Amino acid sequence: MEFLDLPQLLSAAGTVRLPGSKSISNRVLLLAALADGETEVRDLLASDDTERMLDALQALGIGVTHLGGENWKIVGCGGAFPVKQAELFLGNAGTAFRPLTAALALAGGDYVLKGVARMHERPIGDLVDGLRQLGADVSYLGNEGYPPLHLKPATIRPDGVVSVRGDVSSQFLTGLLMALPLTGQTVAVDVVGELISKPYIEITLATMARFGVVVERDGWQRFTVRAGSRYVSPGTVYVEGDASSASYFLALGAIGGGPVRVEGVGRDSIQGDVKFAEALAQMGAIIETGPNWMTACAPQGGLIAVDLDCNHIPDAAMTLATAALFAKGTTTLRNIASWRVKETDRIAAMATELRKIGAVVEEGADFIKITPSTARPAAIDTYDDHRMAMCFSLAAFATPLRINDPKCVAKTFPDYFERFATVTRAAPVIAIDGPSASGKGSVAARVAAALGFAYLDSGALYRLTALAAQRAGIAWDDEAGVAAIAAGLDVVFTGEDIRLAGVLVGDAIRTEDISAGASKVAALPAVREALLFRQRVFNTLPGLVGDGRDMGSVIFPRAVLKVFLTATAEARAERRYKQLIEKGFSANLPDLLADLQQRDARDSQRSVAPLRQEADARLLETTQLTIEQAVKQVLDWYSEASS
Ligand SMILES: O=C(O)C1=C[C@@H](OP(=O)(O)O)[C@@H](O)[C@H](O)C1
Ligand SMILES: C=C(OP(=O)(O)O)C(=O)O
Repeated sequence: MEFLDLPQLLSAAGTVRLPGSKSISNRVLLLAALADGETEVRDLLASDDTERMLDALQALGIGVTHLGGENWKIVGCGGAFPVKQAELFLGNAGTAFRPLTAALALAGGDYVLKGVARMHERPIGDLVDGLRQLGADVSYLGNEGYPPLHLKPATIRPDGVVSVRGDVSSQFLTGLLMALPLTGQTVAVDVVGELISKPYIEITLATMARFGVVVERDGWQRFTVRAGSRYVSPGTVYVEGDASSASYFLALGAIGGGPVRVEGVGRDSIQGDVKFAEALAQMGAIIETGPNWMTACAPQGGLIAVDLDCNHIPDAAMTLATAALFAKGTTTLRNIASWRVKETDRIAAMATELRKIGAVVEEGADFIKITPSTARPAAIDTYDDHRMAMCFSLAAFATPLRINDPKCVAKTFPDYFERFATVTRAAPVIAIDGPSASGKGSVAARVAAALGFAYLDSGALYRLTALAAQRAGIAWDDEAGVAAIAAGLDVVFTGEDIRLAGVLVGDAIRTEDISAGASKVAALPAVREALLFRQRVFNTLPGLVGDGRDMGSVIFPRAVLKVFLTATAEARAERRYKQLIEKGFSANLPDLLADLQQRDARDSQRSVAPLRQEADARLLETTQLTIEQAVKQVLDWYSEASS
């Protein structure tokens, strides 16, 4: 599985131009397709969900032209889709599936609508019940009440009033309302049960109005579409930035200092999720808004927990769940039962993953309560849910972590993590590599002490793996066996002390035997892979000095400073010789030199993580330098690199 490892974050600031709103994009596309005339759609969201809608419209015979960038031309069909028989795949896009079901059920064709497996677990029965009241012929191809669906031509006989349940998803009402002009009659829709996610209905009404259809309404109870209502292209339509996508960046500013500014959505937005900014303000964040921008900064004393009804912001509320990790007290998000029927069961997923990083979580049928605690690194599963991936990126302010399957963000925000990287700063890493006996370990440890940073001796991890394998009776060339040992290595570093399975290791990892074993196991790709995350979780605040092979190339490619520290083989042999003699061991200089030369050759030639100076590493030649001089040079380079 693909993953993305995030270091612990230090701060967030900057500006993000948001991608287009998913909710507006897919509504505009459908209404442009149903309208009379051509519509130019500007700033359309480019993501999986909009691609599903564009593909579907094309399959239905609608003229769809990409004008370049985020701009598209849609040639409306005046209410009659040219293609009367089609099988459509709508992925996991609720904003494509529900509205297309309604429009196609009234369109007089024969259509099969399918999605991904999860879409087939997301309810649609309330919408189908509403459509059947109009005479639509809709049947379930799988489970009753769920996609896939078969829609057949039928005599549509609107008899004035249709009722639809609104307490599972507002998209059912949205779908019905958008489709009603196709009946040509006056139809009123009565909402049964408490309508959830109300602001999305406002988006629907505003978008329909933009295309010339004004819905009469009686509060949230009854909506009426008059006979003769027809969609007419307004010419050009601009799509606002996505307010739900804005939530991640505003939260970053509120946690990581800020200011973080989002552009494309603000006070004048028609999206309900702009109210997320108010929720963040209740947590203490400093929020400013303009007509089409918002900024967030962290409050002096830190965020505070809130107890909120989040029914009006079901998507952005997920962002509050991970922001809660940084708030003093217990945050309660209420009235969010709809989370359970979205991309995944979001209440369960959120609770499971928050617990992995140490939070105390209580969940109920329609609420979640989060109390932060000391965070610990974890690999976060994302359940093919874009919002899980984006929400948990915030948790990196608490701990380094791994996001599994990060590309699931493509549903609504394909380049989310690239944008995330532009507004966040991670805890710094100084990566030091170099040949054996170059003194890089001593230099690295002293640099770490001087800066108050943590120190990671990656070589020690390989030695510990070799030792643990030996103790478990696993041969060093048994790649799978040793990798399993590496993955489960129970190791704790405390300053100079290393504990393996709770027991102090001492010099047990410094013997010649274990050195040879470390060299062997370190050449096994599966072992290196297993130790990758183990090493990356050392990337915490205030910073890290990492010493060892491929520190700068593989483990910490974004290190602020990379140093290749070396000395001639003769100088290194002499240093090693002196060390041994000082410790009272006997040693032979020519043998030490020959050993080192052999080791260099082996390390340089191996295929996995060979010894070499990376292009972006600075060369520190220490043959003529004292250790103090070498340390000073690294510190000077670091202050240069971090200024
Ligand atoms: O109509 C819309 O554009 C949406 C409505 C909401 O769904 P529910 O009404 O099912 O809560 C929201 O979660 C979804 O992402 C988009
Ligand atoms: C619930 C969501 O999507 P959908 O439009 O598929 O319902 C979402 O984007 O969070």
